[in-house]
Amino acid sequence: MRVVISIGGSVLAPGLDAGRVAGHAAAVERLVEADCEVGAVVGGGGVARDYIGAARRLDANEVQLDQIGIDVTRINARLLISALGDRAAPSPAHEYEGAGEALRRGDVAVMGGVMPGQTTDAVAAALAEYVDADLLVYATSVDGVFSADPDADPDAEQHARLTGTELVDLVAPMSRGAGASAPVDLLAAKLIERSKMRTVVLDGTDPERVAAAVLHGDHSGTDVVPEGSHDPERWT
Ligand SMILES: Nc1ncnc2c1ncn2[C@@H]1O[C@H](COP(=O)(O)OP(=O)(O)O)[C@@H](O)[C@H]1O
Ligand SMILES: O=c1ccn([C@@H]2O[C@H](COP(=O)(O)OP(=O)(O)O)[C@@H](O)[C@H]2O)c(=O)[nH]1
Repeated sequence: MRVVISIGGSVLAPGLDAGRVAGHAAAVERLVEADCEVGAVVGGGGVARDYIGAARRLDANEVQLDQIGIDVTRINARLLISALGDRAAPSPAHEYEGAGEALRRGDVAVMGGVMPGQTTDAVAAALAEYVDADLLVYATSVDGVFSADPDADPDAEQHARLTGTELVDLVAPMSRGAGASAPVDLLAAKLIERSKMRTVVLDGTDPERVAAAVLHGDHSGTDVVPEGSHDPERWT
């Protein structure tokens, strides 16, 4: 099985905790040992937002802010690479071909951001499509896609299952300035819709949840399923 995992910066390195990064690397290693080919795309989290906030106060424009965000995602990617050691390609791929080549060599391919105007959510969706992944997993700080921001609205209800088109409709109205927050960005949702990529959005605070979702189809987040898929069971 080939899987792309998007590890949000808020999940990988909320406080630059080496033990937490090691836990995510261990979950990736478990997948490799179970014969999965793994691409991991790492986000910038709070550190990226802090840098973006400071640069915005210094009047940097949105593209410059995005470039700062990309640099932070690549630093976080290097943290995960440090924890993966020989399992991973030695540096974060800056484009999809490099990540694809790493997978072909049998390495874990690790990426951060690639270009302004998007987030690592879109990088993960594009990488998943590029390498013909069987599954795309977003490990984020909330357990799936909700009707509203669950951190702000206690009445927000989780969607157990969405089609790609429903995901696009849900995230389309959300604001997307540099450093903004949404379960996945609009470009990612459009790529998922277009590629019909089987996708899971889940709480990845505990990295074992990611491994359980990939290996056993066992999770409590949101399944994004191809249009016209009527199977009421979760995939396995
Ligand atoms: N409708 C929604 N469903 C789920 N999460 C949402 C929604 N709207 C906003 N969010 C926010 O999106 C955040 C997840 O994205 P983000 O903070 O960028 O995490 P990551 O570091 O994983 O990319 C959550 O903290 C949540 O508050
Ligand atoms: O391909 C990319 C990836 C990231 N970013 C920038 O880097 C920030 C941090 O990336 P991340 O994916 O963590 O975004 P978040 O989920 O925090 O919005 C984003 O907000 C963007 O400003 C970008 O411009 N292009």
